[in-house]
Amino acid sequence: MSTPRIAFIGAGNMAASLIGGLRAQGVAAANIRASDPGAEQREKIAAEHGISVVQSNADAVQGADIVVLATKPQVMKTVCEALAPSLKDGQLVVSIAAGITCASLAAWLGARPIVRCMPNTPALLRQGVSGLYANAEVSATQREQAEQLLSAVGIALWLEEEKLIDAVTAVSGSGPAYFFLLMEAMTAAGEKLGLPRDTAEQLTLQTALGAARMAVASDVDAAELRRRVTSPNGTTEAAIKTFQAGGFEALVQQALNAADRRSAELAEQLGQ
Ligand SMILES: NC(=O)C1=CN([C@@H]2O[C@H](COP(=O)(O)OP(=O)(O)OC[C@H]3O[C@@H](n4cnc5c(N)ncnc54)[C@H](O)[C@@H]3O)[C@@H](O)[C@H]2O)C=CC1
Ligand SMILES: O=C(O)[C@@H]1CCC=N1
Repeated sequence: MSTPRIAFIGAGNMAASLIGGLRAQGVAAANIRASDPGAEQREKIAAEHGISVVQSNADAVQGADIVVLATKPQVMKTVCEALAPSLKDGQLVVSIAAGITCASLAAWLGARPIVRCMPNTPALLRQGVSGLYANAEVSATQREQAEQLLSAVGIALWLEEEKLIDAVTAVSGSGPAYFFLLMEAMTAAGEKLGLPRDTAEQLTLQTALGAARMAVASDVDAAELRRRVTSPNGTTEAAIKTFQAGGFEALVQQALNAADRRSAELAEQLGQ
């Protein structure tokens, strides 16, 4: 497959992660373009990645095979309606906006190939994971191109139903923040137990990294790995019983339900 030319509309954090991933994979700077209204942001992204970053969204999409919509959901309708006349038939639109459906995008841009996806911020380190959904207009080649784009920054997983993007948002889109919250809480608790803050933080972060690496590398599931740490009547059991007495699993389910609902609500509020 020849290298597609990619235009990013909005050159913020997620776009920068994707652009960084593509460049690290050897995609030529000439094949990537971006647009952003912020002059400072334009200069920063252009300098960091050696690509052209322009002010006009319409200019950015000229000649692109893939147009990545990477602005905040709240401005997506305005951005799309202004961009629609500049898009050509056959250009693939990839949206990374939370809570913006393919139907809304098609209403604003006209019926066209659209891939809706939900990446996450570890994309910055090319350790991301994304859920992808393609509408009926997307060709097999475009599906492959979208998958290659998201695979540049991590793992890309296809979904059969668009509705499941809300669940992906709840699990992995927002997910890094849940782990950061646990890291904050463990560091603070370690400090209260008498450890210097730096030490508590290093112990927490390296434990999170080690546990994640073990879970990914292991041929047994997380429940079994947990059991292997948990000696009968030992310290881990004391902690895990305390988590469970506080309703840990139910709380996690409630939290993810809230994120899933919020993603669906955004779609209703910001939709066509
Ligand atoms: N931050 C996250 O963890 C995740 C974010 N997303 C989605 O990615 C999208 C972008 O999020 P971030 O990169 O975090 O936001 P950001 O605020 O860093 O980037 C958005 C960029 O769009 C630019 N922009 C504003 N109006 C514009 C316009 N009219 N035309 C072109 N560009 C315009 C802004 O100047 C900014 O640089 C959002 O839709 C969000 O839902 C998806 C997955 C995870
Ligand atoms: O919090 C949000 O709405 C976005 C989507 C997933 C991560 N950040």
